[in-house]
Amino acid sequence: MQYEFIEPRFPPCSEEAGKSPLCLSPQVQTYSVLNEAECHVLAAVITQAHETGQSWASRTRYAAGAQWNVNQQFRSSKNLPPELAGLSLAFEAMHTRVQEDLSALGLNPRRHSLKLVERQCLVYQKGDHIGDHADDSALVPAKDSGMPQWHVVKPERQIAGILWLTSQASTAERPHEFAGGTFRFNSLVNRESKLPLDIAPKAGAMVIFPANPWFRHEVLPVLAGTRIALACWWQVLPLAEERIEGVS
Ligand SMILES: O=C(O)CCC(=O)C(=O)O
Ligand SMILES: [Fe+2]
Repeated sequence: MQYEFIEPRFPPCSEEAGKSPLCLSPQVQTYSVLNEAECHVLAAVITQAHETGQSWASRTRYAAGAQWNVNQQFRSSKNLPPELAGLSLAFEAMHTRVQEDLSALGLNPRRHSLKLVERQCLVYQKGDHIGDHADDSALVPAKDSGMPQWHVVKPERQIAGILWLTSQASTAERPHEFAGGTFRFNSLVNRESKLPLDIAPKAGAMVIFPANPWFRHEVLPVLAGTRIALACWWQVLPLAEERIEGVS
């Protein structure tokens, strides 16, 4: 299916536009990174940690001035320590996967390398969601007009990767399934229907996209079951000149 961008609701502030080396093509890549059995083991570790009180309410920097909070609350997921047993294997698999396909992001593996800057482990239960946001930016009123503008507040987050450990299903009757919880890109719309690009999370699948406002997104409320996601963010670093010259 063909997708196109619509404006990310408010324009990026002008000094920051055009600085990124990332390709802004209206598509996102999804990859299969873990198998079902691996996801089940990790989901069990995370669920147990959540049930034994190791989670905390996800903090957010997106809420200031946002007008589209869901249920008057911008975000209601819970975080768990990314250091939980076994998770490092999943985070490493994510890192390997993103490095294998740098060209899909418009990057040249001979000129760019990725530095992992942040990892998160997220759990959503009935009613939990995240409102529309960009991973690297927040909406700040412009000095002159007062109109909200996107400002980069986490410049080190340039590429985002999300790996899901449970799957969306119409009813969450089986373990490792949840209902609701669609991942929606609000500025990427189907060329014909103009509907936003929705991804139905599947255990073991990973989506990779630039962390900027063109790829703003939300997680629709979970209706039943437990939705589990691992998130990584990477910074793009130029390779040193001598290394570039050394590559044939
Ligand atoms: O849980 C997800 O699928 C996405 C999480 C997300 O968008 C974020 O943490 O910024
Ligand atoms: Fe996000």
